[in-house]
Amino acid sequence: MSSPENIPLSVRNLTKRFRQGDHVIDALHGVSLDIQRGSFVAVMGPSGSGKSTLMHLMAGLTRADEGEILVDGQDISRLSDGKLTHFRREKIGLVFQSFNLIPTLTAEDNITLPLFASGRGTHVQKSLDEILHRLGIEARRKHRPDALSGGEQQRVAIARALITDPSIVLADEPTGSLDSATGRGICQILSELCTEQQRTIVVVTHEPAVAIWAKRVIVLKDGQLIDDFETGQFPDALSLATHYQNALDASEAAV
Ligand SMILES: Nc1ncnc2c1ncn2[C@@H]1O[C@H](COP(=O)(O)OP(=O)(O)OP(=O)(O)O)[C@@H](O)[C@H]1O
Repeated sequence: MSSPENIPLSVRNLTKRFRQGDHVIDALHGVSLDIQRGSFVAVMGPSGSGKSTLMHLMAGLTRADEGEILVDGQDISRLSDGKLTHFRREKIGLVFQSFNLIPTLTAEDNITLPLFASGRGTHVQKSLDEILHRLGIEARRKHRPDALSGGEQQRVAIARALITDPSIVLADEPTGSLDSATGRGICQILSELCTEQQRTIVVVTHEPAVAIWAKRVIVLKDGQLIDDFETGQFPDALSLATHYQNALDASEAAV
């Protein structure tokens, strides 16, 4: 049954256009989807297909031209800028390819920053210690980002995303700057956030080796949703990649 309890994230007929001079780009065109609570969803698609645009809209970082974005049943596209910022701090954890850590702050100060930004800076120690332990970076807590490996920096970024205890984590190419073994470690963490903590995870990725960790894959092409499939049917990333490529080819042939 579809309700905010089991569908924390839902988009309806989402359209986003960008203007470049006289030229209008349809970055997303009429995209609709429901994402189940506690699921791990990968968004795939060729470069320029609208993946990051979808993620930014779901995070409330940009506004749609048309359509609705329902987070726990609330249409965030109708919120004022102030309420949208508050909503994002409460509900969403964001992880980016380039980590986006503040270079002058230690790992733990980077992680706790969102709590201070949202006025919840007191009594952080317990949740900070738990998250540092969960992500295996306790020994690195006093280090600045330039003294951390790429994988450690991304763990710090995930810890920062989790410190406000968001029910939804959105990650844009979280392994894109990492080698494949380190990237697997990050995928494992994201996967466990679903299975152990029932968080809802949406990951934008080009890589079948990342998408295979998800339960479900959504494929975008030219701003439209062209495929939506479960990964359980695939024994490995190669067979998922083949299915994905076939979906792209079929949509090409249909044009
Ligand atoms: N701020 C912007 N101004 C103008 N055009 C934009 C802007 N952001 C995105 N676009 C365009 O919208 C389309 C979708 O971009 P988007 O970044 O969502 O794609 P993507 O699938 O995430 O691509 P990639 O995999 O290369 O990151 C592209 O044609 C892109 O050039």
